[in-house]
Amino acid sequence: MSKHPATPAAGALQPGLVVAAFGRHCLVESPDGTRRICHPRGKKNAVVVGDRVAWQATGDEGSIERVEPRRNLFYRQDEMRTKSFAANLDQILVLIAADPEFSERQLARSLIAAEAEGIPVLIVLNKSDLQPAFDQAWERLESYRRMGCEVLPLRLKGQTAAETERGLIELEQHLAGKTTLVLGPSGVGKSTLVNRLVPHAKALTGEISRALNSGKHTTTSTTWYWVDGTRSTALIDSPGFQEFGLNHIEPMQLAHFMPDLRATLGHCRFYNCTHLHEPGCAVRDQVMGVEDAGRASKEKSIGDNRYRIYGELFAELSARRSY
Ligand SMILES: Nc1nc2c(ncn2[C@@H]2O[C@H](COP(=O)(O)OP(=O)(O)OP(=O)(O)O)[C@@H](O)[C@H]2O)c(=O)[nH]1
Ligand SMILES: [Zn+2]
Repeated sequence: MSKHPATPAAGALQPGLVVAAFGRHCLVESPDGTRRICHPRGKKNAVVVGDRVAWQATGDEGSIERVEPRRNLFYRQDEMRTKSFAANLDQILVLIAADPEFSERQLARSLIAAEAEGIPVLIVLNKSDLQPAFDQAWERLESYRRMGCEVLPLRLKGQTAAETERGLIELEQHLAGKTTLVLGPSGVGKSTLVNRLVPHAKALTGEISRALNSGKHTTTSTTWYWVDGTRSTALIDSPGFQEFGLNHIEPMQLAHFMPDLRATLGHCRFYNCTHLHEPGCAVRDQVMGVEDAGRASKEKSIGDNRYRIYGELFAELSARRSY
């Protein structure tokens, strides 16, 4: 945040990028890097981090006059409300770890939400120093690698600095030039990662929450960080991975957003097959038995873990629609 933001002529619309949002305030960055607090004008100009906007100066602050069309909007939706994480993303990094043990259900949910918006996902498994937990977790991700998901190992702590650096260099190559939303459950090393990639992240977060909340200390919400000096690589840190509601997804659409199931679609006997019980179902034909789980099988392409998650989610999404 510059102390002397350029003051454009009143009335002129300026382009900007939303780098933090808190209630009705947000922080907008101009192309020259200066930042100022802005307020959306009217309900339709509500913004999320990553939005490109046109704003107008009103004294030291600004008013958002227009939100540019979004390439995508990543959000979750439960019974009570819709929560938008961020807009205009190139990819989502889901950070999990050998410990605490990750919930595959939660992982699958975030992947489905990303797929529904057409946003690629990168899974990063941290704490490779913790054995045998790491190998077991890696094994549990077999279905995800098989369906084409990129999974990277990482070690942010431990004795071997060389290993940490190798992991980080590979990760940085995947982040370069892109805008990446980082999601992850508590305790996986998310703050450690953000602080490694953005050395001043902590100070910056404090500065932003003070600016947006008139000096009061708040838990920060979603925040945009530049990783490099040329401002081409960005990380968006967002809390709220726990309850990942998918109410916005139709049960009959679910299989389309699970790449391993999607690969077999179009071959079921019934065009409106739910893949739960119908005869001649091409999806069910591809489900591995429990005894095949974790092993690549030539004949079958869908892990029984994935099919179980599909069934549970289908039931959950159908129940919500029946009342
Ligand atoms: N063994 C091991 N511990 C790690 C590694 N990376 C991070 N940790 C530890 O894991 C714990 C959690 O790390 P944080 O960065 O605070 O995790 P977080 O995901 O931000 O968690 P919250 O603050 O709860 O959201 C800390 O004690 C870290 O030191 C790793 O590669 N190996
Ligand atoms: Zn079917």
